[in-house]
Amino acid sequence: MVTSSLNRQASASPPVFQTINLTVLGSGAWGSALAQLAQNNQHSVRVWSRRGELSLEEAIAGADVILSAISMKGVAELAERLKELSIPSQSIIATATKGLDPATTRTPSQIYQAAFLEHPIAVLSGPNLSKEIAQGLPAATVIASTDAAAAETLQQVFSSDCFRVYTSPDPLGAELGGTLKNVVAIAVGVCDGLGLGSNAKSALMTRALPEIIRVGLHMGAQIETFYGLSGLGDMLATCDSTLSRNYRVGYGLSQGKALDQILAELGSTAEGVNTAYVLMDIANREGIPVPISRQVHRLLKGSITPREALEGLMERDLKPESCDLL
Ligand SMILES: NC(=O)C1=CN([C@@H]2O[C@H](COP(=O)(O)OP(=O)(O)OC[C@H]3O[C@@H](n4cnc5c(N)ncnc54)[C@H](O)[C@@H]3O)[C@@H](O)[C@H]2O)C=CC1
Ligand SMILES: O=C(CO)COP(=O)(O)O
Repeated sequence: MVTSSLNRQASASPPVFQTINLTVLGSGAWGSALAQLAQNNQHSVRVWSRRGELSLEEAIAGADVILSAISMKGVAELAERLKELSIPSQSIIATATKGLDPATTRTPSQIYQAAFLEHPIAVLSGPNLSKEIAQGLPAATVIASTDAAAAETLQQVFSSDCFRVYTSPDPLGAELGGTLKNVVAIAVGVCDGLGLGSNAKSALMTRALPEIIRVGLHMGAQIETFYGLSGLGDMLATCDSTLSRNYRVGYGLSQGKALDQILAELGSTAEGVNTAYVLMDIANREGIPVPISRQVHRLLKGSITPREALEGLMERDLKPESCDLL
């Protein structure tokens, strides 16, 4: 079991890295890519999946780090199941899920923190389209934790010459940046699908950033996190790629396809759909203006067309650009 992040020698010497026992929960696109990165670094990796042969108890036995990379819809239940197992308090619980819990509006790290009060909790989030990472293309990410040693442990688990890992002390900001941009990616998919051009796309993304920051600050995140890899960085990657499932949801809607059909064709997780609903619960409850996400939510509900969503944004009251972030 690791008790400190890096086993450092005297200050002039390079750090000596330990082999970590990592359990990845979830064998979908992201869980598999992350497991491969750690395996490439010679760490000992076990992957659990709900339909796999290993029981959850077997999978986490002896793990220094337990990394949850499942879809949001399973996180609360998985946290409850993990809580029933005796996990040593020095084991790090990490999450790579980008979503919000419909029942509680909590983020995954908030769910895990509530279930594991004594454990270090970390978030992995960044511009990380799994297909590119699985191909070994260069990428960077953020590991965020209020426990700096835990963040450094995960940094050494995943860092390589094609995957650059930064640490951050703001797990909530890192997680919310990655989560809320999925709703923006749906909007940008619509924008591209309607052929509205680069000016419109740039305006949409730029105006979406203060919207995300407003929600993030309200929930207690740090503003600078949203200008980094897990905020602006992830928004740019996701909104600029047809690999993004959320972008493809928006694109499909713009072509007049039904949401159910789009999701069935995707065959994998597009968290932005659920996130749009939960975000509206938060925004309505707390009185936070989120005009772009609101239009995406209306579109997903089927109450407006893609064209009407755009018109709704263009017809808003005129105002100075430097508007309130709080
Ligand atoms: N694929 C990507 O490029 C990235 C994905 N993510 C996030 O990672 C999470 C997982 O995404 P993917 O692996 O791409 O999705 P996926 O659809 O490929 O896999 C989802 C995984 O979650 C598991 N799962 C679903 N419901 C479950 C439940 N109720 N209980 C236990 N396990 C359950 C599935 O069995 C599967 O292993 C999502 O929150 C996504 O936003 C984050 C960064 C990159
Ligand atoms: O979060 C992602 C990239 O960082 C993955 O985006 P999608 O879930 O839209 O495919």
